[in-house]
Amino acid sequence: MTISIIIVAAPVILYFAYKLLYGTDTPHIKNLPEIPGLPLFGSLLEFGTNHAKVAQNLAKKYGPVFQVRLGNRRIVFANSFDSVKHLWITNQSALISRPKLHTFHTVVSSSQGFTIGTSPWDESCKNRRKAAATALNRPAVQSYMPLIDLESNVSIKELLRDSKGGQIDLDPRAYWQRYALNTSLTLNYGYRIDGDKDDKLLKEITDVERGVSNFRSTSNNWQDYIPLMRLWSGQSKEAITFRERRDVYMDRLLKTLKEKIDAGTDKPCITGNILRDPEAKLNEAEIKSIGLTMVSAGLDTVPGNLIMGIAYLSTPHGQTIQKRAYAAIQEAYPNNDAWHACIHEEKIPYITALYKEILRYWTVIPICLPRVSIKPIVWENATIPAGTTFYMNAYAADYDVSHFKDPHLFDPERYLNIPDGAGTPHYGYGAGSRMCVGSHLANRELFTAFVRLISAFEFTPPVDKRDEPVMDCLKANAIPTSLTLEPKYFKVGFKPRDKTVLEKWIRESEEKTRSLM
Ligand code: HEM
Repeated sequence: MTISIIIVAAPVILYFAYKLLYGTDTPHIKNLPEIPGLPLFGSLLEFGTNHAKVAQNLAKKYGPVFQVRLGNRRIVFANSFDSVKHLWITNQSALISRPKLHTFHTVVSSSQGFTIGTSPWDESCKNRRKAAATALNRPAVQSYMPLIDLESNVSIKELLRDSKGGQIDLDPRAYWQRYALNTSLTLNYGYRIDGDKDDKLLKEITDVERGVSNFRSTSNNWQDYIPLMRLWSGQSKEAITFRERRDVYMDRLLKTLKEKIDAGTDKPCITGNILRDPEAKLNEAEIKSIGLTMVSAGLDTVPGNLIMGIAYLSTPHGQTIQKRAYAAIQEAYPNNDAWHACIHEEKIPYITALYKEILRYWTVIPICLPRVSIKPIVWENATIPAGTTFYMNAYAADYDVSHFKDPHLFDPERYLNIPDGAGTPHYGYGAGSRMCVGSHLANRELFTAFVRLISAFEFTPPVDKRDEPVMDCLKANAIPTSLTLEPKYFKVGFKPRDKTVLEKWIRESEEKTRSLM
């Protein structure tokens, strides 16, 4: 009797043990190189906290596209410029969905819903993406430029004040976090934080969004890959705390806007337009999702690029680039009116090239937001089935030697004299059907900030060597497991080029934007 039970039970136990140790959400893909992994963990230990670097190195042995088992999830990694182009752009109608991940989708997002960037593709996602894309298209962004005038002016005024006219080195991070956050808050809720860079709400939102970003990363949440770990994971408790803190300000922003609409005192804004529009097909949950997207999407990314761009310009090599950039501004605007002109137009090719190079060199989302395919995709001899999860190693693609000459060199010149229609300049904004919707807005935020900063100041290396910035895209990240680059502490000198002229520009911008305060 006992022997017969064992004979029957053994294969079942072996089957479940095998499933537990080696099973994956999608089956092995034929004819696609696979990274060998351990039972249960797959390659999680090998990938560690630095997925971008490890995958970049593995691609040298296994080729630009490989499959890897992370816990029980099978992932297809793309690591070169051309492979990303093939999978994300040529096959964009197939690579249009996003995966659901345990920590982010079940724990963090149960109250405010998913952002657009974390939503699987369905009718609701399509409607939200369309609403955001309309609110962020070129003509719409041009109409928001007075806000960018206001916010860049406020930050530069404070840099001038706090550096005591260039005598004290400053940590630039909070000034530019507020720049990005206030732009998003005003656009979406008609509300801005009018405190300085130490404002409590600014600190709360940046702290919480930084924490949440960690729960979205590919390397921080092992319980997303190993379901067993969900039984005792302390991560879930931490995620709940962040969710509760996030609910407080997100609910407050929406409630305040609704009260102002009822009282007739609201300022024009995206959520206000949707709430007032009887034709709008978006429900309360979808409106919340758009709000969350607006608050979080620009907060991690715009400042990361701006801050690390300033850091680079302060280095010895950056001094040469600053001189070239300043000369380009003077050449385009010999009457010294770039400060105001940059609000109306983007006509300084070197500054456009500078921010493109910043977006490439400081690829702030090194492993781009994950995708799921909805149709089969062919890569060389492999047919990758629908339902497969894809990770774009945007860092490796942006540093691909077969596409970029000297990718480790910071060189804006690479983006000068590029013919129209030359294709994607970099993967800082991702690519294809779910590419960043906010790229026009972000480009204008970066262009304006750099024209004004470079017109206003010379950036100098910090006096104390311990305050020097780290100049490597991955090593500069204070939280390596975060989804986005979180710049490490550093300081820079902000020496006004001409204090009298700068103060005049600041006064003029204050005058123009007074009604927005
Ligand atoms: C320099 C600043 C920014 C960078 C580097 C950036 C980068 C990215 C990246 C890499 C993606 C994923 C794209 C993909 O899967 O291919 C993304 C998605 C997205 N971004 Fe941005 N972003 C920036 C600013 C913004 C801003 C300011 C907004 C809006 C206010 C925004 C809104 C979005 C949205 C809505 C998505 C999701 C698109 C979708 O899933 O369909 N982004 N962004």
